[in-house]
Amino acid sequence: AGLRRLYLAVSEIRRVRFMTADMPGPTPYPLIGNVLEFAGPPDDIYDTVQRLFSDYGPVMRLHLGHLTFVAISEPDDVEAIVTSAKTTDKSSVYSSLEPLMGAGLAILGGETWRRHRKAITPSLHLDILRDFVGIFHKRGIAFANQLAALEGTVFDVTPLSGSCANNTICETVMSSDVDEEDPERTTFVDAIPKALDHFMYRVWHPWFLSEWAYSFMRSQFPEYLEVKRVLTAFTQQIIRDKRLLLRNNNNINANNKAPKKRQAFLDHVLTSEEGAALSDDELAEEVKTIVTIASGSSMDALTFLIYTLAIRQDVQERVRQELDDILGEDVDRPLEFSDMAHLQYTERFIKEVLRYFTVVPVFARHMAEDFKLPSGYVVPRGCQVAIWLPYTHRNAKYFPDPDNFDPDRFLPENCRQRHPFAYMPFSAGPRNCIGQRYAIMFLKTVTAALVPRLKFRVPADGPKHLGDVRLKMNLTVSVRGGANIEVCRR
Ligand code: HEM
Repeated sequence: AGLRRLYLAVSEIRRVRFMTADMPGPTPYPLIGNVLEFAGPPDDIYDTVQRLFSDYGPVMRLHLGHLTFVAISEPDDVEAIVTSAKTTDKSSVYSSLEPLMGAGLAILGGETWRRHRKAITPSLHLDILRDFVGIFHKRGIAFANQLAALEGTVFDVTPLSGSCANNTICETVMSSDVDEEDPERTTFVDAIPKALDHFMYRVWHPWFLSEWAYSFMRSQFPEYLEVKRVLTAFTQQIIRDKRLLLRNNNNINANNKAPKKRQAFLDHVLTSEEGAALSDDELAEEVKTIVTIASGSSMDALTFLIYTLAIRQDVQERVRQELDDILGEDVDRPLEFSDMAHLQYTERFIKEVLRYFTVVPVFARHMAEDFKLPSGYVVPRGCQVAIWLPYTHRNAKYFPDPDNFDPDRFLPENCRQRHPFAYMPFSAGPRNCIGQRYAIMFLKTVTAALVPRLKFRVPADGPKHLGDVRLKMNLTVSVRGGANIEVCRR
C-alpha cells in the first residue's frame, strides 16, 4: 500500500509538472525545481520574488521541490480564486505553521474551518468593535508616551509598534488590563517574526516542511523549538488568566455586586450561541492564532504607517491638520467611535500605506480540482495558487503612477472605476481577514493619539523618499534594516 501511495503521489506531481509546463517561469532543475533562486540571504527573498515576477508575471509558475506554485496577480484571476467555494483550502505549506501559531482559522480547511469561522466571526462584529475604541485610545497614548521618552535618540520603531499592537490585542481579547512590563510579553512579540522566518525558510526549502525533517537541521531547530515554546506558553497564560478573571467575575456576581462590563472578544465567543460550537481546546488554538496573526500584521502595518509619516512630512502635516480640525483645542479628548467616519484623509492615508507596503504580500490556496483562470491557464489539482499582491498593488493599469504615494487615490471618485479586486490588503471572499475592521480602527485611533503629540522624522542618513525603503518578508513584509526614526514632542 505504501508503494502504491508513493506511485500515486509521483503520478500527481508529474501531472502537475506536465500541465504547468507552458506557463512562464524560471527554468526548473530536476527534483529541487527553482529553490536555487532563493538560495541567497533570507532578506533578499522579497526582491527576488519581485524580480521574478516582473520577468515572468502576471502569471508565474515556480517549482519548489515537490510543490508547484502558480503565482497570480491580475485582479480577474485573483477574484476567481478568492471568491470560489472550491478554492477555500489553504496551501499545504501553512500546516507547518500550526505548531507555532495554532490550529486556528488561518490554517484550517474544509468543514472544520467553516465551523470555526462561523463561531468566531460574530465576535468581531461592529457593535463589539465599538467598545474597543477606548482600549485602542488608551494603548495609543501609552505608545505615544513611550516614544516621547525616546526623544533625542534614533531607534527602530518596529519592536515598539509590536508591543503596542500586542498589548492592544491581548487587552481586547481578554478585557483585563495588561502588564506592559511583563518580560514574557516582550519575548512573545520578539518570537513572532522569528517564527515566521522559520516558516519562510521551510517554504523555500520544502523538504523541511515536516517538523521531523526540520529536526535534522541542527543550526536552526533548537531556536525553532524555543520559539514554539514561547508562543505556546504565552497564549496558554492568556487563557489561564481569562479563566481566572471569569471565575472572579462570577464570584462578584454571586455577592450581588455590579458585574464588570464584559467587552472582550473572548467573552463574546465564550457566551455566544455560535461560539458554543468550539471546544475549550479549539478555542485555545484560535486564541493562539488570533493573538499571533493580529500582533504580527498590526505590528508591521503600524510601523509602515509611522515610517511613512516620518518620510513624508507633507502627509504627516495633512493628517495632523485633520486631527486638529476634529479634536480642536482638546487634544486629550479620547477619540470616539463616532469620530471614525470623520477621519477621512487619515483613512485614505492608511489605505494607501497598505497598498504601497502590502503587509501580507502573499497567500496561497491548495487546488483540490483543476481550475481554469480567466487569463486562460488551467491550474491543475494538487497545485498551490499564490496571490502575489505587491504586483497587483503597483500595477499602473489600476493605480496610475503606482510608485507615487498618494492617499487621494482612495477618494470615492478615484475608486469608482477601479477593478474591485485590484486592491485587497485584507484579501477578499469567504476567507478574507476577519480582523479587517479591527485593524483599520486600531490604526486610525493610534494615529489620532500619536500625531497631535509627536512629530516624526527619519535620521539624516535615512531614506529621503518612500521608494528608497528596502523591504524584506517572511509571512508579512517589514523594513529591511529596521524602521529607524526620531521623534520630538509637539
Ligand atoms: C493591517 C493588519 C492586517 C492585515 C494586512 C491582514 C491581512 C490578512 C490577509 C491578507 C488575510 C488572508 C490570508 C489568506 O488568505 O491566507 C488575513 C487573514 C486573517 N486575518 Fe488578518 N490582517 C490584519 C490584521 C488582522 C487582525 C487585527 C486580526 C484579528 C483581530 C486578523 C485575523 C485574521 C484571521 C483569523 C485570518 C484568517 C481568516 C480565515 O482564513 O478564515 N488579521 N489577514
